[in-house]
Amino acid sequence: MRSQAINIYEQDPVFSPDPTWTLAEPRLLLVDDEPRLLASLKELLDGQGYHLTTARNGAEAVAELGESHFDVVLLDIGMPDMSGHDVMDVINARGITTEVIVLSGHTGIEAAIGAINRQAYGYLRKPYRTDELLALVRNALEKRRLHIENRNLFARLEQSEKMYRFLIDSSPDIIYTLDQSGRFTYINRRVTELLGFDRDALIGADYAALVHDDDLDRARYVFNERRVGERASRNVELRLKCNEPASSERHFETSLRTISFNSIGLYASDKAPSVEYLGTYGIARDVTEKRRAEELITYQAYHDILTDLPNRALFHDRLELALLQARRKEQQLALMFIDLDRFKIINDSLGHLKGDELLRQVATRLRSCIRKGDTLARLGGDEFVALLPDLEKRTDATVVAEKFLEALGAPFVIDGSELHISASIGIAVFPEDGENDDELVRHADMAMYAVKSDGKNGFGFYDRSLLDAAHEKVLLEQELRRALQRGELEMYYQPQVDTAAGNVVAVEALMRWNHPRLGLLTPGRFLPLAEEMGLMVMLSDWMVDAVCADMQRLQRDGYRDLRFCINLSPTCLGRDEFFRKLWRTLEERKVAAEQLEVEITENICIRNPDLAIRQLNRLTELGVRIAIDDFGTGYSSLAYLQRFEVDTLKIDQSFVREIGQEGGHFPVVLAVISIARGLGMDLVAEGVETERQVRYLQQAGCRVMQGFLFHRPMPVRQLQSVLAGQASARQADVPLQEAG
Ligand SMILES: Nc1nc2c(ncn2[C@@H]2O[C@@H]3COP(=O)(O)O[C@H]4[C@@H](O)[C@H](n5cnc6c(=O)[nH]c(N)nc65)O[C@@H]4COP(=O)(O)O[C@H]3[C@H]2O)c(=O)[nH]1
Repeated sequence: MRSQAINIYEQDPVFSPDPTWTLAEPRLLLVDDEPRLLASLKELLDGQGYHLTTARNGAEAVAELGESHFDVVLLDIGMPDMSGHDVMDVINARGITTEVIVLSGHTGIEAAIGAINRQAYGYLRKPYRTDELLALVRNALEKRRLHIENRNLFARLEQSEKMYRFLIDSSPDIIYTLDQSGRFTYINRRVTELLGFDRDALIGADYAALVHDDDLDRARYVFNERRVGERASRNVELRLKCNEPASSERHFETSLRTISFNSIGLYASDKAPSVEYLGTYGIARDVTEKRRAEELITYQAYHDILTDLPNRALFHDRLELALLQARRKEQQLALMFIDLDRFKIINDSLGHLKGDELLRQVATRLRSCIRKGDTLARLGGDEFVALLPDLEKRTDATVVAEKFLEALGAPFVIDGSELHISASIGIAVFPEDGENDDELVRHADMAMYAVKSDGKNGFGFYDRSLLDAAHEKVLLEQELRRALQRGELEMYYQPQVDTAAGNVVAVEALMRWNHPRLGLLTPGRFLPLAEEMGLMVMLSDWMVDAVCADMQRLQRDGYRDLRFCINLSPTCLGRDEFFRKLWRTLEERKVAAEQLEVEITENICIRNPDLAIRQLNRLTELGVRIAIDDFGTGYSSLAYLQRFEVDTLKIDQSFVREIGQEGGHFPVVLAVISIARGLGMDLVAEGVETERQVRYLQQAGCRVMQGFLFHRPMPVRQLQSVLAGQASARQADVPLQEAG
């Protein structure tokens, strides 16, 4: 503000106060061509507190007046070079502000008239009385003081008027006055910058010309404001129209601006406002950007930025509202949890940018399946949730779920390549499946998980049995943490039989949990839980200890060629610590690495193929064999098989199970067998349960089999007796005894 004021002073000299306009030490110029008279005049005035300068003739006087400022000039009239009148003419012509007292030796009236005509302050005829002269000088100085004060006052007034004008015109706000009928009587320049209207054209125009039609009602109070003080309008927001040029490329929304108004009534007298109402005075501030920013912040607080769908906060808001209505109207509503199947794997393998693109496309498709009053939200990750109020019957939700699945069923094109995904949908219906927000969400989530563990790609409703399962899960989690300490885990072994030779060539190590309450549990019941809880590393370490101990035991029994196959969790594959543990234990137990085969599933290569391949190669270098389990069921391509050494392919039990009727043709089995042969790998058929399967596999060229037809997984002691029985049978040359 200060620098602005300085600018004003610089622009306009009227603003700069005259530094000489003070009368602290009045300056007097004494002019007389008679040296004696000049000296006595000086003597007379000395000691009066004046600053005295002398001039001996008219020319000297003019020169002094040109150089310095004088408050009073005591001027002799009759001077030879330039008369006193001439000097006064110069003073007047140059606009020099000073008071002149003429001292004249002339007795004629002309000299006096000449002096008066030239605006002399006083006229003294020589010889004069001292007191007369001093009084005249004092009076002249008093006049001078009044003159200065007057000018200063005037300058200050002009300055403040100009200052107000400046402040008003450069104000960031629109400032205006209206007459009693709402017509503009004044409006500052800001209106042109902000709204594009010419301010002169607005003078006399009705305020309604500026206001958006929908806001006219509220505008009436603001623009016809008669109140003053606290009760007057404050911060009333109105939308004003912009006068945009036709060529403007701005779109419609920007042709309105949100303006916040403060206005008060304008009265002739401040003291009695109700006496004479003149109109309204107002200040209006542009809050468009502020409003937009607020709207954006609010939008972002309630929406998912990636998909533009409502987020968790807004969803819960809507759910609560919908529940209120449903209760009041006694209606049903459905809550659906939609979770993409294997999204994590897809996201990891595609990269996050493409993963995001997939989520956007999923959101668009899901949105196209719902009605106007429904809400689709994204809770995070690949979790979407749909709220269907006004549900007539439970099965209406089925229709929407089917639509969702169908919409997601069509391939997605991401970066030019096609991608297939599926989803699992869980549904909970109010009031049957949950009374409140929290319960419904939890139950829809449970229903979704049930679909997932049931093989994914489908939908299911919540029912009470899921709750029991969930309780069971929580209990199981607690028990699993204690299972290791309590020694409840045990390794079982399932023999792999060379059907041509009739002997056990390998055993697969399979984990079991001797659960104190539930009996013997297979890995399907607890390993996924262990993965989820981050216990897999601990379990795998325990498994390595247990298997190596059993290997040592059987080695001591003489079974040095028996191969042990262990399953390797993908969690362990990336951990160097796991491998160190494996080598250490093999060494401690003095069992050969060649006796160990690690079974991996194809999916192990999906998340980080390079790391997986590096680790698998490390295993091979140490002599450990590698088998691929469930070959043909996963994601991997044959290309991976060539990047690390695979010793064995296992034909998945799902393919073996297919081998049913006699004379049938099972191309997948044949394909796996021919791949193994082509790549020089060993083959093991898994899950063999019937003689028919044995015959088909044998004919196709697969000799080694594993399955209930031969042996079920068994504890090590039982394995020892099976092996012992086999040895004695061989000695007795009897065929292999089949186990149930
Ligand atoms: N229906 C039928 N099933 C048969 C037949 N023959 C064998 N099986 C079962 O098929 C599974 C074969 O193991 P897998 O494919 O490696 O599949 C295993 C393996 O992936 C995993 N697993 C087991 N033990 C461990 C372990 O110690 N560590 C890790 N990481 N995973 C393990 O758990 C999976 C399931 O193991 P299990 O329940 O023991 O189930 C075993 C076995 O009991 C048959 O003729 N018919």
